[in-house]
Amino acid sequence: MTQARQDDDSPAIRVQGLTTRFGPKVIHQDLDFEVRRGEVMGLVGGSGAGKSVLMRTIVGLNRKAAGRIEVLGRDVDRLSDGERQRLRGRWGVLFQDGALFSSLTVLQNVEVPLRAHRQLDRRLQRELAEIKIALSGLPADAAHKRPSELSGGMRKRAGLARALALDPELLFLDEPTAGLDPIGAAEFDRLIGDLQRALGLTVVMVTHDLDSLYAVCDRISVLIDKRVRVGTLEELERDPHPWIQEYFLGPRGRAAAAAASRQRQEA
Ligand SMILES: Nc1ncnc2c1ncn2[C@@H]1O[C@H](COP(=O)(O)OP(=O)(O)OP(=O)(O)O)[C@@H](O)[C@H]1O
Repeated sequence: MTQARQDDDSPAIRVQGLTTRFGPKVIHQDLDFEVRRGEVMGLVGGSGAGKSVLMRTIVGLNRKAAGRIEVLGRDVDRLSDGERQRLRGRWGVLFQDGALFSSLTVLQNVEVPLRAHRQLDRRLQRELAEIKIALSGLPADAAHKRPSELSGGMRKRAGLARALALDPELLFLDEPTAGLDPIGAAEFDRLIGDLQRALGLTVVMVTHDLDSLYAVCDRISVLIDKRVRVGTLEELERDPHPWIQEYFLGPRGRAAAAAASRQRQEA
């Protein structure tokens, strides 16, 4: 089987037997996690369950104690420096706070990954950055503002533009709607859904936002007891684990399900 074919057939992410810890504190224990190509996978769990750490471990920002991680068909432990750099160019990450450089304008922030991974002349680099800024739903004049001059929602969009800079196949979003008002959050969910379909992205989305889960996720992984339970919303609603029952079938879960059903009927 050729490398290209292996790439095509493999899941976007395959994590097997993952253990992570900080000192004596074990965060994940023998955890398996798989994301199919082209799906939107929600990642939920109680506060401190290890959602962000899982995402950061997959993208190589956190060291694992044991286990195997494959991203886009490549075992991340078996890459040369050059291959690792190329693989990193195939995913984009939107961190919780946007993680923008405060001293740079939005345009300059979006140009950072282009400068690091592509050798383009300045004009093309700028044009590509402008396209990503427009794609993220920001007005053109936002390009020349610094992050501190933007609203929270606009900063998220700027972070998204930067995550999309290299035309990634895989997009990681860490609590993309946290801190947004409900209307802003719903708009952001729609944007993620539209981009996912238009660009054929695979998306992994850490979230506490039940509305987002109902609006955009194909499947959901729940981090419980240091491992993952995965399923569609319907499948998880049948899982008897008390945390899952409370989360999906408690008052907020039922309200989100009702809102999603109303939206489907209106569409
Ligand atoms: N760099 C670190 N050093 C030590 N402990 C850490 C570090 N990063 C995370 N942790 C711990 O790992 C655990 C999981 O953290 P993580 O941020 O993944 O939780 P989470 O599920 O994303 O929570 P939340 O929903 O509150 O953001 C927490 O107990 C946290 O304190």
